[in-house]
Amino acid sequence: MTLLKVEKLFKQYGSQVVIEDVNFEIRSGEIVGLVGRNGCGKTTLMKLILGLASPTRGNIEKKEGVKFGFLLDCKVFEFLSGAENLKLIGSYGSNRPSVTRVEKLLEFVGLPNDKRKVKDYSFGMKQRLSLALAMLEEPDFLILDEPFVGLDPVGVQSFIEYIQKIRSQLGVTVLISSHQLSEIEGICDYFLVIKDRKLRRYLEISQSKLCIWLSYIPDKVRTVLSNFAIVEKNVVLIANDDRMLSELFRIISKARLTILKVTVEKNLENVFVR
Ligand SMILES: Nc1ncnc2c1ncn2[C@@H]1O[C@H](COP(=O)(O)OP(=O)(O)OP(=O)(O)O)[C@@H](O)[C@H]1O
Repeated sequence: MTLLKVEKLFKQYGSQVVIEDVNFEIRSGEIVGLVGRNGCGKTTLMKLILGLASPTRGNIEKKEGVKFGFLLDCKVFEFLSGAENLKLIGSYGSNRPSVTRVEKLLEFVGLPNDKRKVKDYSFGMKQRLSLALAMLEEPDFLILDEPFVGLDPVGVQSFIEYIQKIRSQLGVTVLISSHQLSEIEGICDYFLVIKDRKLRRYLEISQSKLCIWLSYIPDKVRTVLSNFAIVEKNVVLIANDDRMLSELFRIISKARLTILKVTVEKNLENVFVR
């Protein structure tokens, strides 16, 4: 079931075009990564989805009744405890959270329900509280903007586990951004990459990713290949699937392109983000 469909989306601030002709859809239960360098427009795209910014043109279609939760930046009241934050911020929403709901949320993100003020929390605890705040209204769709920034590797790992639990136990759909592909590669079903204002890549993560490095790819061939593979500069990247692979080699040989090398890439950072 499609929860979100974005079509021909275009956003400009003054004369600066941030995103251009962006198209994608997200289905229920997916964890989708949004990747791109600093300033490429990830937050802008998330704000557009949430209705916190308006598109210059294009369509954002959301399935009726879908509730969104979000973590855009870590805004919490430092002189209140975690539970007090949840109660206070929750009281502005459509349903004032019950004591049990607050307890459950704290437990869900592994925070103690004690009197400690947030100012005395570690950064990781604050991020987890922000996640709990994003979950307050029992969203169906969670938008997390760079939730790993500032976390150490252990913090990242435990945050990843919460996101996985949010999907597996609560069935929530997640869109998560990062400027580092390697951080989110392990949890995402696939990812969207913004580069040069376009949302250009879209790949199902599979066990192995095969990269075919070509000396040159003419635009016509690039368009054909882009229907089922990721094409970045002179590299074609594909999930290791026999049917796709034979199709790929058929196209390459028909176009008489020169294969420089074939590699299996574990770290996609090498191919994509740079
Ligand atoms: N309200 C605004 N008014 C004008 N320009 C803006 C506004 N919001 C964002 N921008 C510009 O749009 C571009 C994209 O910003 P955005 O915050 O969406 O990028 P990002 O990919 O989330 O970056 P980062 O990874 O650094 O968080 C930037 O050049 C930014 O300066």
